[in-house]
Formats: sequence, C-alpha cells, structure tokens
Amino acid sequence: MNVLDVEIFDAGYGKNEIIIKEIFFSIQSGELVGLIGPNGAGKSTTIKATLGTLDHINGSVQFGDEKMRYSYIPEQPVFYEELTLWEHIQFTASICELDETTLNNRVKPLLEMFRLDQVIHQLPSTFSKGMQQKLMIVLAFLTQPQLYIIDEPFIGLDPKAMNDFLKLLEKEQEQGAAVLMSTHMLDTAERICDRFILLSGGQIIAQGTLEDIRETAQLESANLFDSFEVLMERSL
Ligand SMILES: Nc1ncnc2c1ncn2[C@@H]1O[C@H](COP(=O)(O)OP(=O)(O)OP(=O)(O)O)[C@@H](O)[C@H]1O
Repeated sequence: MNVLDVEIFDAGYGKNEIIIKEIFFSIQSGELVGLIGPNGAGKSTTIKATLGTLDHINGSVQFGDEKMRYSYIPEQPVFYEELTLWEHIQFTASICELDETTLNNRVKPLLEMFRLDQVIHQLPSTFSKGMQQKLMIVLAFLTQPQLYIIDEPFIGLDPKAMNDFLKLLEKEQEQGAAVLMSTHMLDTAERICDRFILLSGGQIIAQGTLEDIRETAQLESANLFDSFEVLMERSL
C-alpha cells in the first residue's frame, strides 16, 4: 500500500520562487527510502513541500489515508522553550491520544536507550545538540506512526545513539512503517535503504534501488557514492 504519493511540478519559499521542480515519487509500507543529494540540492525543501509548509507548491501530496499518522524529525531540533522534556512527552501523548499504559510502556525503554531518563524534568534548551536530537527521536517513536519523515538524523548523535536509532527504525519497518530519510551518510544509506531518490539542483536525477541507480549511471557493481558522483557530473 502506498503511504505517500508526491507529485510536485514546482515549489519554493517565495510566492513565485522555484527551488524544486518535477519531483515525483511514492513510498510503500515497510520501505525505507533515502533522499540523497549535495548541500543545497533541495532535500529539506522536498521534505517541507511534502509536509505542506512551503509558501508555494504546484502539485499534490497524498498520504495513505486521512487518518494516517506520520512523525517528522527535523534537521534542527524544535521544541518549546518553557516545557521540560517530560512535558514534551505528555504533550505529544495527549495530541496523539496515547493512553497512560501505552505511553508508560513505550517511553521508559526509549528514554533509557537514549540516556535521557535522568533529565526528564529539565528544559531541552539546556541540552546539548545531540540530546536535543535524541528528544526529537524519542517523540517521533513514541507515537509509532505509519510513516517517518526524517531530515538528516545523524548529525550530533554519538555512535551508540546512531546504532540504537537504526535498530529502532529497522524494528518499525518490520512492523510495516515506511521511512523517507534524507542523509549525507552514503555508506549507511547504501546499507539500510531499499530505494534512493537522488537530487541535484532541485530535480531528481535518478531514483530506484541500488541496482537501478547503477544501471542509470552505467556503472556495474559501483557503490552508491561513485554512482551518484557520475550522475551528478552528467546532470551539470
Ligand atoms: N528558508 C528558505 N528561504 C529561501 N530559500 C531557501 C530556504 N531554505 C533553503 N533555501 C534554498 O533552497 C535551496 C535548497 O535548500 P535545501 O535546504 O532544500 O537543501 P538541502 O539539500 O537540504 O541541503 P543540505 O544538505 O545543506 O541540508 C538552496 O538554494 C537554499 O538556498
């Protein structure tokens, strides 16, 4: 089942500004799709267009069904200055109508895993960047949505947190959740993603499995990095 269908003819921040164009893709349940591209390629803008937060979008974005829930992990952590970590958790649980038992069952292992259990009554504004990123991850996984939209999650995470985050994603995927994730970590992306969307200059230059990407790049048995470099050169 498709959980996301994106058909963007053009989109941008200003009213008539075009930052991305002709971005067409779908994501199915259980799939992990990597959004790959150099700085400024349009990965975050594509994510914002998908979330409906851009000023200008010409096209359509359809989620699986009206009731479908998704979680968004932004590139820069976003939180309420005046709420403690625990109040963020309670707020998220109330919006998503999680009952107390479900909340307690899910939250304890997540807080322990990311070593946030000792700081639940502190304000996230006093946290390090990595701790703030971990809070975003905990809030996203708390609600167990059908779709995770994740913008470059690895920056700031320590190696254990990165490993734990990947294990959580894998578990969610096994249970049918889909993931759209932008990242610069091509080795990790190559290992964990089912499919890739390669962006350059606000446009898709290739998409598909690693096999499809290699074929488009006409590079037999090359890795993702080398295939992407060749496709980038060709698109300039
Ligand atoms: N808030 C904004 N207002 C106007 N233009 C923006 C804004 N944010 C990004 N842009 C422009 O949109 C283009 C694509 O940026 P975007 O942030 O989508 O790239 P990205 O692929 O996510 O890059 P990075 O890997 O550096 O995060 C860039 O030219 C950038 O200058």
